[in-house]
Amino acid sequence: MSSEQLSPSPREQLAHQLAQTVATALREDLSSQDRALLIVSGGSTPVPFFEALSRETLPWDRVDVTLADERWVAAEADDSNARLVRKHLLINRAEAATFVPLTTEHDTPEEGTDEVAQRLKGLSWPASVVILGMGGDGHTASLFPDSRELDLALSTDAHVVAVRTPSQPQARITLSAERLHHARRHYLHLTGDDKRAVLGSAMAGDNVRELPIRAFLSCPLAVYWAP
Ligand SMILES: O=C1O[C@H](COP(=O)(O)O)[C@@H](O)[C@H](O)[C@H]1O
Repeated sequence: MSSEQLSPSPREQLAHQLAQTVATALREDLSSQDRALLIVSGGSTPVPFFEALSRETLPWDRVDVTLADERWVAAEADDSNARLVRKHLLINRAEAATFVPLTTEHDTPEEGTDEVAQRLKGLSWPASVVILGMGGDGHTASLFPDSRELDLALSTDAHVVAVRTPSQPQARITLSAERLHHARRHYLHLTGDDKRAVLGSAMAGDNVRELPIRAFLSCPLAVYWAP
């Protein structure tokens, strides 16, 4: 049997369903506004979603795409979320979208936050869609339980926060919780029994510092999960 004849895996089906939902949302918003803002997450989970979304028909030339968070690395580095987006989302029909990166030429995210914030201020808020991911430690965007700036990122009205996190090798920049909330629709895209268990723990408690995903559980947040 050729690979084309195999039925899609649950993760592929999930990615397609999420892509159709996001495309419908963007089309809806673009019927009444000039530009729409899509905020995506990095990591490994979104790759099939990005590729499915890139094939959707919509006026991509009126869509701005940015990230929930980024590692402070060169745009071409293997662990750059921008590289991931360029490789897997800004292709096919979505090649016409405008990408707004979260890094600058500065050496550190602390030096770059003002420039990034200025870029973000020029976008069409509220965002049409925010797609969050979640790590096994309950982090989302770069809001990690051990981030030194977690309290700041959860409370500030700044657009972005530079984040230093002992458990992570790179410095990062993250949209603040306030900015991530400033959207019409929120989706949480996650896979695997381990992450489902973490989400279950998050829903059973209320200490945001322990599991930062808790800051978004009442957005409302639509959960897209597959085994
Ligand atoms: O570090 C990150 O991890 C999370 C989840 O990544 P995954 O590889 O488990 O899918 C992601 O949501 C976040 O944007 C990213 O910077």
